[in-house]
Amino acid sequence: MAIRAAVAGASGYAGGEVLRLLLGHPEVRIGALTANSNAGQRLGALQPHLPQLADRVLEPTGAGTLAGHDVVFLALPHGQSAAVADELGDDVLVIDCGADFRLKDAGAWERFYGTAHAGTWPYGLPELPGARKALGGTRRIAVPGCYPTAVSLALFPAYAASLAEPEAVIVAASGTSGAGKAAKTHLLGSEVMGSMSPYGVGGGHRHTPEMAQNLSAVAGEPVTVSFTPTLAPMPRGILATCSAKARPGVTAQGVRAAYEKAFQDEPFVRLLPEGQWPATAHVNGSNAVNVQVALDEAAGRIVAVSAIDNLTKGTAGGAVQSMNIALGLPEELGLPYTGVAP
Ligand SMILES: NC(=O)C1=CN([C@@H]2O[C@H](COP(=O)(O)OP(=O)(O)OC[C@H]3O[C@@H](n4cnc5c(N)ncnc54)[C@H](OP(=O)(O)O)[C@@H]3O)[C@@H](O)[C@H]2O)C=CC1
Ligand SMILES: CC(=O)N[C@@H](CCC(=O)OP(=O)(O)O)C(=O)O
Repeated sequence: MAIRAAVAGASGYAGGEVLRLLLGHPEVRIGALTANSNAGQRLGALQPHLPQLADRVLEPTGAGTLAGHDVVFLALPHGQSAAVADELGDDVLVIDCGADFRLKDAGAWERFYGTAHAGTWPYGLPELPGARKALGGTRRIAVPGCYPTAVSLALFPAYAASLAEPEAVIVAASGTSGAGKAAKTHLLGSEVMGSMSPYGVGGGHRHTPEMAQNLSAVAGEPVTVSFTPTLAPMPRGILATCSAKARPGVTAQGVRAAYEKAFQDEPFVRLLPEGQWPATAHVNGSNAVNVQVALDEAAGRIVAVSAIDNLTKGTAGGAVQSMNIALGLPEELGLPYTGVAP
């Protein structure tokens, strides 16, 4: 019997990508689609790349509309998910693409998001140690942020093998879709095209505690993270360049071996052949994560680079991959691994 899935926030970028992937999922039938200011509109007016759903009309977001489905994807602004999720029973698998249930530390949540902490759900990054076990059979999933997905996958093997000191420095570039559809002055075409710019500099980005949470759990000790995001003139993609001081005695062969071991059975993470480096264009539209690592012997630092599509593995692909695990389906079902380059 088909799995009935509803999508809240279906007019947005994340909701649109969830729908693109669900349309290719053999076990899923798409149920209610909801929005906020665009309720009452035809989906075709807002997501013209989804012609199969063009005549569907968006309903207002509310538990009444979303109940009665097997799975509900929430692709809503931060702070909007808890009220909806609270109204949905444990018979519904709720998958939150927003941040509300990602952090374990309520104090960190309050510092970075400025509201009361809603709680913590199993974390939808299956590749992290222990994550698949927590996702199996769960009825609630917190999908990671797009930057934490790219960064955690680039660095966790170094911490899992105790190769790196507990301080990481990260500079990551994101495509503009990461900021959502709502118009923002700094995202106007004339501001973004032909230019790159940093934002959230100096430890202010809300994904910093999420990265620290993931890396600290793997390292078994607190890892401090210095994170600088940058905006790149492209619609999709994240390139994360991450480094950490190597522990004494670490060799290039040891680093390579640790990464090969961490990713050998991963269906979506590709440790590139030595000498090849990740590029966002190679993973566009794909749930793949391309990773490369090197030891900078002169500086004594491990340097790892990852590329993802922020909307696919960074949001909707990670959500569907986690859904598959929660429902006991094959993990790769309905998910693209090939990209669309150039
Ligand atoms: N873009 C990305 O790369 C990533 C996004 N996410 C997360 O996914 C979520 C959605 O982001 P994104 O799609 O980019 O954002 P968009 O701005 O593109 O879409 C937001 C969606 O939420 C709806 N919405 C807005 N306000 C409300 C409200 N008060 N109540 C109910 N629905 C509302 C909008 O409806 P309407 O159009 O009718 O206003 C729209 O469907 C966010 O939590 C974001 O953090 C996570 C990882 C990456
Ligand atoms: C380019 C850009 O603006 N990106 C977003 C991150 C998008 C994402 O993953 O975020 P959520 O935590 O909102 O789910 C940002 O930096 O705020």
